[in-house]
Amino acid sequence: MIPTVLSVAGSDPSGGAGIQADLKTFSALGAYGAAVLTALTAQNTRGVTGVVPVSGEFVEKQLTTLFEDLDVHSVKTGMLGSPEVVDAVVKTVMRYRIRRLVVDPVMVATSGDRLVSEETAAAIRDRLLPLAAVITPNLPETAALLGWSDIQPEQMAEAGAMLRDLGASAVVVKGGHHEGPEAIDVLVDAEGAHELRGDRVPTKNTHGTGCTFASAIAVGLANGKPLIDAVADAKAYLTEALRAADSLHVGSGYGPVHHFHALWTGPRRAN
Ligand SMILES: Nc1ncnc2c1ncn2[C@@H]1O[C@H](COP(=O)(O)OP(=O)(O)O)[C@@H](O)[C@H]1O
Ligand SMILES: Cc1ncc(COP(=O)(O)OP(=O)(O)O)c(N)n1
Repeated sequence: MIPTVLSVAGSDPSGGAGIQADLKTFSALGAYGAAVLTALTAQNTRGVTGVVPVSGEFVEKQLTTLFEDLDVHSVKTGMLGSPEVVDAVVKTVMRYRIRRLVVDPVMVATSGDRLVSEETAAAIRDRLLPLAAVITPNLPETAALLGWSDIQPEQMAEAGAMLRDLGASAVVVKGGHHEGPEAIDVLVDAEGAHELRGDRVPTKNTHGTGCTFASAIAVGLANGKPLIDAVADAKAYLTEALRAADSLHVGSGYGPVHHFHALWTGPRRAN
């Protein structure tokens, strides 16, 4: 059966992150993608120049209308534009008893531009994280959620366990912002910490890696995979999308990954 996966996220008109990246990922991995928009951004591969949030009331209307009709097999959240939008998502998750919920606690873009306010980040931490099957913070998001100044590689498991204590069933602390020949993420679940290692691809085209990773995990969960397999498969998919990223020529900043790399027959970057 083809599963239906819902993204609740913001729009990135450059097509590399946000709703656009999520729908590409769902499609590339064989799921049917549905989308509820929480915010419009004006952004390109160089930065974000504006954000217009959708009202909490209208996000709730989109969600309710959708859930009254579609069978949704997993949900991924990305940029949530205001505390009211977070509350609309929380209400829906509880009302429709959504279990396969992947929360990417988006705060800042690769360009360094802030995407959500401190109040929104606090609402995500306090009200949405406890409902998640898994949350996928990057290093700055992990530090912000814990009130730490930064996260060293040897602190990732401890940080993940502390985030899990906030109520999420599992946490993937993503190590994309560290350096070294490998990109190492740490999954912390009820059994403990698991290191997930992959080649670090030498490209500056990393726009949307977080959105793509969380969306691929949501597809894995919708297909009934155990979380650890969904995360490992998402990482493998993303690594290939990064390897093919330089074959796209989109913008002059941090370009997007190649979501449809499996359909691409050109030369591959050697690592
Ligand atoms: N250059 C890279 N090569 C391989 N994997 C990467 C690279 N950059 C990031 N990743 C992986 O992409 C995923 C997203 O990581 P990260 O960049 O930390 O998140 P975000 O995009 O939210 O800042 C993680 O699985 C991370 O290990
Ligand atoms: C609309 C929108 N949502 C999320 C992001 C951030 O994307 P993410 O994949 O977490 O990180 P980078 O692309 O910034 O690496 C975004 N830019 N826009």
